[in-house]
Amino acid sequence: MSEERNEWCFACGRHNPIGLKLNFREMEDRYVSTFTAGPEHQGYDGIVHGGIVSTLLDEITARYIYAKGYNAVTARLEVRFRQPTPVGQELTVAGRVVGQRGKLYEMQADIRLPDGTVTAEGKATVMILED
Ligand SMILES: CC(C)(COP(=O)(O)OP(=O)(O)OC[C@H]1O[C@@H](n2cnc3c(N)ncnc32)[C@H](O)[C@@H]1OP(=O)(O)O)[C@@H](O)C(=O)NCCC(=O)NCCS
Ligand SMILES: CCCCCCCCCCCC(=O)O
Repeated sequence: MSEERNEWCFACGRHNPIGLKLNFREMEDRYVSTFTAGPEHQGYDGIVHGGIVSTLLDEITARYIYAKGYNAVTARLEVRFRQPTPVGQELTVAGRVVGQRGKLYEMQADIRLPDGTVTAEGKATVMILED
């Protein structure tokens, strides 16, 4: 799948001027990205907006399957907001495959602070589309 496509992706596209411009790496069985939110990403003062938290979890899971060479979309996403996710600290976002049934991948993801505290967890179902 061409890396030139989808460059306006809000989470990872290079061309989106208001996007998060995430980068990714695979570490053993996990797909990982880091992101430091700014005030433009907050809801309440100092707290990352829940929609952005959800975006991070959504992206790390769906894009992992995309990175494996599939055309895939998020079919379901459940977010557990464990505690407020702060602006201005480096967040580590990680996702992994926990199950597969046919074209459905069950994924788990979390967001951690530098000290390892988990602020949010996601459970996603990612579906591979037919070409
Ligand atoms: C996800 C999507 C492709 C599923 O389409 P669909 O028409 O329901 O899928 P299919 O008809 O191919 O269904 C395939 C199977 O997967 C199942 N399925 C679909 N979504 C599911 C989910 N979230 N969890 C579990 N199973 C699911 C269906 O029940 C079906 O099983 P069955 O035929 O045995 O009952 C479609 O709903 C979609 O495009 N949604 C939008 C995706 C999106 O925009 N995501 C955000 C951007 S990536
Ligand atoms: C430059 C390559 C861009 C690839 C984009 C893959 C996007 C997959 C994740 C989409 C998640 C979503 O839209 O909810």
